[in-house]
Amino acid sequence: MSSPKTIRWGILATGGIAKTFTKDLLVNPATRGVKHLKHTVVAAASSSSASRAQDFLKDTGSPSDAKAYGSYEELVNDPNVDIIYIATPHSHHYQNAMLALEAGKPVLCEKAFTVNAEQLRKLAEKAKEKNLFLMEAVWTRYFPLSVYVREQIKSGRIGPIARVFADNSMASDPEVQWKDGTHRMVNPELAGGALLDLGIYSLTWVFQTLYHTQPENDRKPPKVLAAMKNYGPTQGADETTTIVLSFPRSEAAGGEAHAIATTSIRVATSPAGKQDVPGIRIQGPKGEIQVFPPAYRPTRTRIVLKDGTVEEKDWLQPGPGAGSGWVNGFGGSTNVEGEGHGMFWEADEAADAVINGRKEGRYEGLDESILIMEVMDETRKQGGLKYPEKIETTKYPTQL
Ligand SMILES: NC(=O)C1=CN([C@@H]2O[C@H](COP(=O)(O)OP(=O)(O)OC[C@H]3O[C@@H](n4cnc5c(N)ncnc54)[C@H](OP(=O)(O)O)[C@@H]3O)[C@@H](O)[C@H]2O)C=CC1
Ligand SMILES: O=C1OC[C@@H](O)[C@H](O)[C@H]1O
Repeated sequence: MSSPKTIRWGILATGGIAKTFTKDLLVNPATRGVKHLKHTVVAAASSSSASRAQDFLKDTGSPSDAKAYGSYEELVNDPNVDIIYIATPHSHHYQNAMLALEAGKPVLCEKAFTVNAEQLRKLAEKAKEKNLFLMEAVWTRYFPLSVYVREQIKSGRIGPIARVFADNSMASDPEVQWKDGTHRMVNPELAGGALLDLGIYSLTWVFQTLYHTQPENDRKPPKVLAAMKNYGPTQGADETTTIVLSFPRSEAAGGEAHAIATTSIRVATSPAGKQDVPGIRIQGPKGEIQVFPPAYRPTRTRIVLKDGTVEEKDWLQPGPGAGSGWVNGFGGSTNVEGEGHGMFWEADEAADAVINGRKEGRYEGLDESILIMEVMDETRKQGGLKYPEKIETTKYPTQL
């Protein structure tokens, strides 16, 4: 076998998830059986200062010769960078991704991809024009657990899906935790709220089970009915959102199927952090598949069939990775000692695409990401939630 190809990453932004991702990136891929590629970090950029980027590189254990930049422009123009990972708040993804694509760099961009579908269409057009890879970092889709769930569905284990319940909710105490309203979870200027931050995972579970498992020609957009409750203090971010989706399917494929995708920052999928309530339930005539919380980083599945079969599986992330614990300020789970966090699967997918010349992720292409953004647009329309024009705009560049 030929020696592994190394992909050189540039990390755009130095906040919570950038740290978790970068530490995972530096876990040896061989520990998860990936032999044909390696990752390295050659540069990181902070919009506030080069010294912040330098501290980030040190904290994440990045190579000592990695460059620290005090602006995103310098990063995207570094000729040694093969791909950019974007980890700014959602409000900034459109501007940052466009900056990277314009500079000729492939992009892996954190969820939610953009603020609205129109912004994403523009990014997809730019990526196509420049022949560049572009993918939303919905890491959960790339977990072996998700691959397994999709395979169970496609094999007909539970029969054609009739209904999916998908909840990704985390009880916070927003008036206390984010008292001044500036935190990205509740701040309208940063496209805050449950839907774009957490609801994207509820929709991910709906789409990856009910939509992505269909043959490509048979995938049809759902009808959407939504309810949205605003978060009182900032009045421009949603607190709890519920979406009813109805997917048209041919009679041969099982006929119309329903889904409920719900999300909240006020109440939790599983109370008292016990993670014992299956937040995701995928139901067919022969039984159901359950996935336990958190929906974004699940580690347990259960299949319950009508014939009495019950199959439980644990899906611990491979390691090492001890010490790459969850550093995000909201919610959170801690890695089991020795585990990685699980962000390396999406990084492997992106690196593999760059090596092999693919332009999109295999488990969620751009058309599907756009469709999910359209569902979120429609949900916000029905819920009356609009963000400030400067972050909804497709005008590039716009100073944020
Ligand atoms: N996949 C996952 O599991 C997770 C994904 N995320 C996603 O990652 C993104 C970032 O989240 P997270 O890391 O928690 O956020 P943080 O607030 O911790 O970090 C965001 C970083 O973005 C940069 N930034 C640039 N402009 C701004 C601005 N106006 N306000 C705030 N930050 C700014 C800053 O980095 P700098 O100073 O270096 O420029 C900052 O550190 C979000 O889109 C979120 O949805 C978040 C958590 C988990
Ligand atoms: O993507 C995410 O998953 C984990 C949550 O803690 C976080 O708020 C969210 O951005």
